[in-house]
Formats: sequence, C-alpha cells, structure tokens
Amino acid sequence: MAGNPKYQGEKIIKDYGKLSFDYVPEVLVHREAQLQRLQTIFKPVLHGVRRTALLLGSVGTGKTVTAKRFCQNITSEGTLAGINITSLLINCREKRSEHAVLHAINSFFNPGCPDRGLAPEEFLRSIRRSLEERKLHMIIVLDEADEILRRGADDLIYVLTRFNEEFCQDYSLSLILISQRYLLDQLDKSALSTFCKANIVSFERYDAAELRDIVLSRIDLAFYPGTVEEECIDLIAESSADWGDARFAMELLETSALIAEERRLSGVTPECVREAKNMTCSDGSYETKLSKMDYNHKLVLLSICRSIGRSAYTTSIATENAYKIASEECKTAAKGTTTFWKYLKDLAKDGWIEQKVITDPNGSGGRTTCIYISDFPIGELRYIIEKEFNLTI
Ligand SMILES: Nc1ncnc2c1ncn2[C@@H]1O[C@H](COP(=O)(O)OP(=O)(O)OP(=O)(O)O)[C@@H](O)[C@H]1O
Repeated sequence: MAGNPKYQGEKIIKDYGKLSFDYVPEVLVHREAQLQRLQTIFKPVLHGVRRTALLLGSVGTGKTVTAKRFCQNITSEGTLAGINITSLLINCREKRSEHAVLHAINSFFNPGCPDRGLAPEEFLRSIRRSLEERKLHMIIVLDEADEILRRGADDLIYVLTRFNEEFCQDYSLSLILISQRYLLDQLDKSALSTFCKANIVSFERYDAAELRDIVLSRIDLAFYPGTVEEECIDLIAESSADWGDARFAMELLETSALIAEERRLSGVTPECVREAKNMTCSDGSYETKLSKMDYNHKLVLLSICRSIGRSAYTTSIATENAYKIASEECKTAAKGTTTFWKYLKDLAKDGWIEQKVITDPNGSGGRTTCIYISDFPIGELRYIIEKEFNLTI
C-alpha cells in the first residue's frame, strides 16, 4: 500500500460508479459461454430478423449484466454491419402491467407521451411507426419477467413476439425475457408458439473460485491498487459461495471498503469484511447470542478470535495452542483434545465458525482443518469475552 503513487490518504475506492449494481463491465468474468450463445441466437437480427430468448438462473448469477453487455455488443456489431440496433431494459417489478410495459417502450421514442388513455393497439401502432421511421431493430429486455406473467400478461408476450409477423428487413422487435424460474409453461398456447422454446440460456450459480475472479476483476476496476488484502477476496468469495450470488459478493466488497474508509484505514482488512457481512445479513444481535454461550465455549471462541487475529482464518492446531494459553490465563484446566474438538463442532453447528479441511500450508503433505469466522467482527467478540473474563485487553 505504501509506495503506491495513486494512493491518497484514507482513499480506497477509486471509482464508486464501477461498484454500482448498474455498472456493466467491458469484460464479464465466467460468462463467455452465455454471451456466445446469445450471439448465436441473435445473429439473424444482424440480417433484420427478430429473435426471442429466455435467460434463466437464480439470484445474482449475472443474467441482467450479461443481457446488458450483449445488447451493447450487438449494437456495435450492427453499426459495423450498417444495421441500426437499439435496446431497452424494462424491470417488470417496476412496470407491473402490460400497459406499463407498452407505455415504457413508447416513451423511449416519444418522451412525455400520456400514461393513460391509450389502448394496447395504439401503443403498438406508435411503436411500429417509431421503428419504421428510424429503420430500427429493437431488442426489448424484460427483467424479472415472471413478475408480469404472474399477473397474467401473456398477451404482452404474444404481441411483442408477433410484432412483425410479416418479415420486414427495415425494422424488427426482438425479445429477451429474464427470470429466476422457468416460465415458458406459463405462456398460453398462442404466445408459446411464437416464442422459440429452444432459446434458453442457463446461468448456473457461481462457485467460490468464480466469485473470487469476479471480485478481483471489480477491485482492479474500482479500487486504488494494493488497497484490498488478498485474504479479503477469499473471505468475500467464500461468504457468497453458499448462494453462488455475485450481487452479494459486490455488496460485501463495497460495504467492506466503505467501513475501511470510514475508519480511515489504509486498506480493506478481513475484519472489515466480517463486519460488512454481519451488517449485511445478520440481525446484528451477536452480543445477545454470545451472552447465552457457556464459559467453555466462550473460551474456545476467544482462542479462535485470538488465533485468527488480523488474518482471514486459522488452523485447529493454532487454535488449540491459543486455547491452552487462554485457559492458563483464566486459571482453568484446559480440556483434552476430544472435548476441544466437540466445542469446535458445537460452535460450527451454532453458526459461529466454519471449518474446512485443506492440505497443510506448511508443506507437511498432511491435512489440516482451517477455521473461519466470516459473519462476526472478531475484534468485537474478542473484546467482549476478554472483558467478561477480566483478561488483559
Ligand atoms: N460474470 C460477472 N462479471 C462481472 N460482474 C458480474 C458478473 N456476474 C454478476 N456480476 C455483478 O453482480 C451483480 C449482480 O448481477 P446481475 O444483476 O446481473 O444478476 P442477476 O442474475 O440478474 O440477478 P437477479 O436475478 O437477482 O436480478 C451486478 O453488480 C453485476 O455487475
């Protein structure tokens, strides 16, 4: 961190905009296959032919950002090929009816057009005229499309997919639906017949390694170099891997950085990430939870906190040594190894710690158990227990 010429005092985030959920990176990590598939499906659009596709996957798997990236890419390709392509993303959680969606599309061309009083056919006529005048091929992206189908808007899908029934090279309207759930079975027969069922692009949940790469690429884009400790990236990736959710990873990254900036630290530390996770997804009542814990478990938890220190994790061997020292400090006889392991198991069961068996980092070739605390601020836990046990803080 020192020696970094761009580093300015407590500044960590270089570009807040590039941390926002709406930012569309030039390069998407681990979504090349989906982008390629979209490119294949929509190739006919470059020849004036409309297409449809459904992007399917659970929360935070990059469906929206991939759709946006794809639309930007095909617009540039269209320019090179001499074809005018534009796109519009509509979130169906905000535009909840057929009328609201059609109004949004029409407003794209005719800002300020009245919200009320127009029938669907009038909206469609106006949209068709706008496309025709501009010789435009438009891709409509309906994000969270299941929201609108739940409200019975099959007609909307039908009219949008049938928009130019007669092929017209000058203008067309294509459709991308984004959903967390399969929804084509909710379409009525006529809507389904116009929606190509084969054009499904699946988005699997990200694993920890993929999330790590995504976080790393965002750090490169949005942070001053050298301001995020390596271990933080692992912690964020591990924490979001349970759901495979990149949005949660982005939120953790931003919140951790804001905590570090607020504290005027020179960089993001694992403790900032733990605090961010606690703020983001727990009810913040670790003090209450801790107050219900018995003496022996608290002593083991304290040993884990001490052993982790400023790192992201510790090993069971280091923790057992820390436990023996803490027991001596408290003038209690340390329990044997079997009981110590039982305490670790209990702490894991109660959600305080996570354990993972890895190859010994010291090169012995053996296996060792790593212990993480990813949901709670270690400094705070340590402070509370040491105060209660009258230990030197
Ligand atoms: N492969 C990726 N590379 C870079 N950033 C990504 C990638 N995947 C997701 N992100 C980022 O993660 C966040 C969430 O992604 P996105 O909104 O696309 O998810 P989603 O699948 O549409 O989620 P939801 O179903 O909840 O709407 C965004 O900030 C996005 O930029």
